[in-house]
Amino acid sequence: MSALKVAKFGGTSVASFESILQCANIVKNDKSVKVVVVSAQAGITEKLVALTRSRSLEHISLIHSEITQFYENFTLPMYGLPLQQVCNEAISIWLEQLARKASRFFHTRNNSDYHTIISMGEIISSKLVSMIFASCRLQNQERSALELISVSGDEYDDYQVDIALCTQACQQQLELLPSEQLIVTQGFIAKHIETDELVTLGRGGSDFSAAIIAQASQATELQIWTDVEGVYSGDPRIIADTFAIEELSYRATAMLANLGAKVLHRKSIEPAMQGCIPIKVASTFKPSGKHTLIHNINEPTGAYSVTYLNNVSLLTINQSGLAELTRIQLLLALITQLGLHFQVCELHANSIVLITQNMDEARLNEIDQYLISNGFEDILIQCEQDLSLASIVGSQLNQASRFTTYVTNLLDEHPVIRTFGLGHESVMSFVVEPQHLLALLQELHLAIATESVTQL
Ligand SMILES: Nc1ncnc2c1ncn2[C@@H]1O[C@H](COP(=O)(O)OP(=O)(O)O)[C@@H](O)[C@H]1O
Ligand SMILES: N[C@@H](CC(=O)OP(=O)(O)O)C(=O)O
Repeated sequence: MSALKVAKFGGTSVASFESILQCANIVKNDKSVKVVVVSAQAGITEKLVALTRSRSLEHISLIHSEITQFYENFTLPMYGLPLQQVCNEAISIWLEQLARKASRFFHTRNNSDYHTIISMGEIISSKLVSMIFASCRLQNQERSALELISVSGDEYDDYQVDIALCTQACQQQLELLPSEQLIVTQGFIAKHIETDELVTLGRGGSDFSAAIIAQASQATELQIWTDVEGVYSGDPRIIADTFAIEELSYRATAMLANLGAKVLHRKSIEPAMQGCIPIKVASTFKPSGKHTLIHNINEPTGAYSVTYLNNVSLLTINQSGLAELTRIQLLLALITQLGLHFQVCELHANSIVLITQNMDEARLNEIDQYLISNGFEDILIQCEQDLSLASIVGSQLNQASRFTTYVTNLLDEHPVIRTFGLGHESVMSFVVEPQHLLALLQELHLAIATESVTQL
């Protein structure tokens, strides 16, 4: 089988003309890259979301001017090149469309317009990347993600990828592609099979798009090009002395992503794992520096990385009689039906304790009513909100007794509200008030980085 690689460039990698030239160099140096998936320019999706939340037309116009300013600065370094004019033309058509769509959405609040607006960053980004690549003699064809990725289901968290349709579409496009060319497409965007409308795959969802396309194209590698040299032992923005991890298993990476490591979208691991496609995470700005390779490996024993999540809720669902297996199974099935995504779950004789995000009074009420109407009349739900969750992810942590003792002692020094999984094989999690998170993360990371502690 000949090599076929899918390369995804994140928001920071496509943020400026200069950085897109770096992306072009990376692709030029690897002839097996046949599909390039791009995110919106860093910060743009945030502004588009803000547009949809605006309460006045004046505010919409203010945000629109900020976006206009961003793209004026974007094309400035192209001064003197014919490329500047074509890019400016594309940008000005796009800005007009954006203004029209934003003002229509202000009046209609239509859900489909919402998705169209927040996806517009990827629309202009893929155009600009395609044009800049072409100016570097990197022959390419821009393709709409709507032609490549199809999903079904209700909410973005529940969207089911129709991999058979995606496979048909991707392989057809690749068969038609002249050998010296490549495809440039948007991340974050998919077509809904039932409505034929554009939907978005959740914040950070371009990684997921790239993984779907890699699986559908039977790629030999998925490359995630970002602003760090791989998956690190902790978030390098807030923790000192973090380091890139050379190799990770799919399983450990999925846990890391689910528990907050922002470098990869939590849903992006499964398509790659199903297709046995290695994922390379590397820096656009240091392409021959370090990187992380995620593939099928025997996991080394030890702690790999610390992660964190903010705005989590600690949910305790009390009900007598949960000791019966069938009752627990039913309750868990109902929770799944509700689409309640949780990061941590602990079962007790009369309660289930969960860590979840995006909880508010309305959602809590909905859960309460649903469980009551499905046979759990005397249920009692307690919810503590606005908390933070720090976690350690590794393998066979339960055998690393020195490490577990070290962490247990360390916890005495920190006001931890609740601990999950001390002595667990691969994850330990700690709930704290947000103001205590950073100090705890620093110390947990120190434990990971200190060899004498991590030895068995
Ligand atoms: N464990 C981790 N390893 C590497 N980066 C991490 C980790 N946790 C959080 N990050 C953050 O993730 C960022 C990369 O993700 P993101 O901002 O979504 O990039 P992109 O714009 O390329 O998609 C890094 O700049 C880093 O600050
Ligand atoms: N632009 C989208 C999708 C995305 O994946 O972005 P990034 O690759 O920059 O995280 C977002 O900001 O959510």
